[in-house]
Amino acid sequence: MGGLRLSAWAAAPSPCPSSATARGFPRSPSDWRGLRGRRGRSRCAPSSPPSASPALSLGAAGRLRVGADREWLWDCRGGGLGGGGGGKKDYAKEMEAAVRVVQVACTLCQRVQDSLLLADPGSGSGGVHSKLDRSPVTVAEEDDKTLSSSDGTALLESVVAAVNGCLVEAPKYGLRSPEKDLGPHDVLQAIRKCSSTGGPKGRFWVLDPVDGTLGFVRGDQYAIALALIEDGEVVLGVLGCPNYPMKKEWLNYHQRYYRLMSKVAPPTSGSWNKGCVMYAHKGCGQAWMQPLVHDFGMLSWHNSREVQVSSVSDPVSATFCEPVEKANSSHSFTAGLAHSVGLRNQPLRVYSMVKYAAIARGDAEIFMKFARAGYKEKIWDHAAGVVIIQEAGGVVTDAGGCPLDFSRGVYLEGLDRGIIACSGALLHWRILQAVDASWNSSTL
Ligand SMILES: Nc1ncnc2c1ncn2[C@@H]1O[C@H](COP(=O)(O)OS(=O)(=O)O)[C@@H](OP(=O)(O)O)[C@H]1O
Ligand SMILES: [Mg+2]
Repeated sequence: MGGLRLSAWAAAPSPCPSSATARGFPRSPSDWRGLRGRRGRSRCAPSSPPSASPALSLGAAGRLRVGADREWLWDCRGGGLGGGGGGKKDYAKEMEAAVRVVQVACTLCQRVQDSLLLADPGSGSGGVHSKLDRSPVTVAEEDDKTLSSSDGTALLESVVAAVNGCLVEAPKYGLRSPEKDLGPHDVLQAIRKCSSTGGPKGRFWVLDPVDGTLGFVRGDQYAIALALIEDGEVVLGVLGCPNYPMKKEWLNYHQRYYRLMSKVAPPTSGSWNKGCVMYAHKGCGQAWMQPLVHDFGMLSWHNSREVQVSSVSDPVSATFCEPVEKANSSHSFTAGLAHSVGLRNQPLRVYSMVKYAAIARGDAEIFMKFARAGYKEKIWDHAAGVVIIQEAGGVVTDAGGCPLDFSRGVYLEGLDRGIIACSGALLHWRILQAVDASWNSSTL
């Protein structure tokens, strides 16, 4: 569902060099040879295929440092441990806060999801309200209009209780709890602060509190996506994927089966059983993942490990992800593309930005989304995922090969046809070619 945007604060220029460009991937339109595509589109994609070599990681550029005075420092200044910063910004504070906060949000959402399923175990959609656009809205992401209406009093009370229930456990995540419980007014005020409308200048956080709402209400996959945008560029992304299993094969099992299994053998503290938080900072050349903090655990940076995109470049062995709902992306068009490119595996259909996480973690190679004409993609549905895939070694563009433009408000304005994220440049190039070859005969 819709993303709440946290209020803007002072603008700061983005200082780090583009690691994606260093790998030979396009980062800005000027990195590409400008070409004119069919139907007069501006093209960003190169006309000849890139080399088949797997995506490179910038290796030593980013580090996790464990110190006595401070448990964790995100150091991504190109010089390794504590190496010359040269005035470059490392986003250590922002990253640390964002990961901790997303961990708390994951706990809150998991509790709400559990209670939704308990309330209506059959359909997995108890406690769900519907909005005019017929998309589901849940207690986990109510807006302030609904909550402050006279009909919303009981709902507001349950939201406040859920929020306080998590905040009291803040120390578990390395955060301070408020001195006293928040009241309804405090919660509404916090929601109302989310008033930024984005744009090309300044600095703001963009949040999708529950991405993949359908998956959420069905007890399946969903994500909590938080990104920091500076002067129109995504500089930091954190993706919480509370139901994302550590083994990719498990994604194919229905979530209910997984829930049953978890009851038989509950995950142990710090285990890599289910649920993870991924994060990356632009220009770092590395992306990271840590397990979800479960009820009995504590957040520990020692559990973080680096993730990288898959090195598979042969379409025969590659897997592509796409939305579950046909209404959100044309399954028939992607099936045609898959056939023409030589993809043989069944598509991985999974709700939410977990698709981005799957590419970043090397569980799949391609993500394609082709929404129906007229649908405008929103920045909060992509920002965090894009930076994480890029820093894990992948490439994300629209179907014309241009980078997604996060500088034009809440929508990805100017998006050419669809979104293509790939683990490597060669697969990406092949998909772009296939889109061009079949677009005019498609019904999209
Ligand atoms: N009609 C239509 N076309 C294209 N895209 C749409 C459409 N409707 C919604 N959305 C947006 O898609 C987000 C869900 O995308 P997913 O990739 O998770 O799709 S799916 O649920 O797996 O089918 C979903 O995000 P959430 O609302 O956060 O779930 C929407 O922002
Ligand atoms: Mg969303």
